[in-house]
Amino acid sequence: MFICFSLGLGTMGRGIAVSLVKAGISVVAIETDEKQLETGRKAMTAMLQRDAQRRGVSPPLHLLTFTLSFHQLRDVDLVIEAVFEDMNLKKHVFGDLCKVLKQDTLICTNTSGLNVDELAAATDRQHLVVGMHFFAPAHVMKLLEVVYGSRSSPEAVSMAMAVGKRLEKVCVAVGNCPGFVGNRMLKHYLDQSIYLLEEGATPEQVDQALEEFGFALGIFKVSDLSGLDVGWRVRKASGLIGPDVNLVKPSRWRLGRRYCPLPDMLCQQGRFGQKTGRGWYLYDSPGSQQAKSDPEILKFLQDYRNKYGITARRISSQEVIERCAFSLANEGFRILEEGIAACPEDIDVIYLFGYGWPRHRGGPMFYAAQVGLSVVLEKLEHYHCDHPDVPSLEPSRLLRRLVAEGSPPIQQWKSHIKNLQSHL
Ligand SMILES: CCCCCCCC(=O)CC(=O)SCCNC(=O)CCNC(=O)[C@H](O)C(C)(C)COP(=O)(O)OP(=O)(O)OC[C@H]1O[C@@H](n2cnc3c(N)ncnc32)[C@H](O)[C@@H]1OP(=O)(O)O
Ligand SMILES: NC(=O)C1=CN([C@@H]2O[C@H](COP(=O)(O)OP(=O)(O)OC[C@H]3O[C@@H](n4cnc5c(N)ncnc54)[C@H](O)[C@@H]3O)[C@@H](O)[C@H]2O)C=CC1
Repeated sequence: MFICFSLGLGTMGRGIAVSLVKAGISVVAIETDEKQLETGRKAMTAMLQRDAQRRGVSPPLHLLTFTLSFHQLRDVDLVIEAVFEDMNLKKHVFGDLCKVLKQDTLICTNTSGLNVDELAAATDRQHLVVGMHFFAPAHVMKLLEVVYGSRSSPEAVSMAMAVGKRLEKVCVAVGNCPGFVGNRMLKHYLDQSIYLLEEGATPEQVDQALEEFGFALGIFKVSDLSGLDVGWRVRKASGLIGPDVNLVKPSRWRLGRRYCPLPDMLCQQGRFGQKTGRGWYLYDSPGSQQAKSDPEILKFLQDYRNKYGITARRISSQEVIERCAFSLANEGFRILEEGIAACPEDIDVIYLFGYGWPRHRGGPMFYAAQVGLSVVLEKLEHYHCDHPDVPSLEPSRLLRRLVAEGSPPIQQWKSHIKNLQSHL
């Protein structure tokens, strides 16, 4: 028998548990209090019932157990942790788990970008700690990034890959670094979209350009789906916001580079996205998925620009796509050079199956190759010149080298990397 323990039943935990149950795996689901447990239980039951109805079968609710205590942990083969994105909380939880778990239980974290090695160090079994990074909505998105910590054993990684396969996920092994592959790239894409708002765009305009390009959802809708509070926690922990920064009059530069406080300001208003019924868009009720334009956001953006003396300019769809897609690919080249991803094709798979990247454009690295590496380089140089305080727009070393060496086909990129040290 295979039993999994799912810790935290928020946006991610409930989708992960549903994926496990649908694959015939018994799940013990845990939360912090009765209210959270009940909310998670209702959401998961509804998901399983919808799925069963579509397939004309009965929902496998018997495979689910809900609890507030760790006492059922002894028989568990695998733990998947999906509590808040908070290093101290996760370390604490891992320490507590080790007091009860069997010696050979695999401990997986669904962290979206924290250091898997640091988390592993809080346990008595570093070789059995692996990142299992699911994507929202976790019962729908096909991707699973399996994060290979520096002390994760090959057996533990292959076990996580095998579980992913059983869940019918597309599994990609990635190295451990902040944000791994997908979110490390996403950060730059998200930054560009938010700068575009500062400069004069609206969330609707950016999302429309991205959706016309072929993304399943624009980035602001995705942010609302994932929850704006996730990134807020990370920024607080990394010193970008907090007691040392004046939040009454937020500055547009932090730690020596451009910083846009708009997402923090939304979170301060309790606008966390779908989960609170308000984010970049408005929703009929918390948990609803239908995004509607919110006139308050337009006023919020205009007040912000007035405060900083920014004159809104017209931004073309072409600029939206170039700044978003090329900053994504640019970081992809850095990831390749550092040996965090095995190959450009893996990066493309991550974006196709994890982030709703347009299939017909073949993933960000393939797209960069199609557009032409010299064109991508030229555009990045142009945008970096316009925004010298955004280091991520500076063309990566590998992109420059590939262009200098005649833009070889994507299959040959790796052979142009000097002293490649794989993190896999
Ligand atoms: C971002 C900054 C914050 C960073 C925080 C950490 C983030 C991470 O660590 C990594 C992430 O997860 S980032 C988010 C990645 N996810 C995406 O980019 C989603 C892209 N969207 C899609 O692929 C499709 O729109 C999607 C597949 C969602 C829906 O496609 P369709 O419209 O074809 O789907 P349907 O067939 O109508 O429904 C299938 C199931 O999906 C549910 N759904 C649909 N639209 C949704 C939406 N807008 N929000 C939430 N759920 C949604 C729908 O309810 C249905 O569910 P079930 O009935 O239970 O199967
Ligand atoms: N939201 C997203 O799109 C994604 C989030 N992640 C990661 O997944 C993790 C969870 O994120 P979300 O589900 O978005 O957060 P969330 O805030 O929606 O849910 C977190 C849940 O954990 C529960 N919790 C907190 N402490 C707990 C404890 N000690 N024991 C049991 N439950 C506890 C909370 O009550 C809450 O229900 C984070 O590490 C996040 O970075 C990963 C991929 C995507």
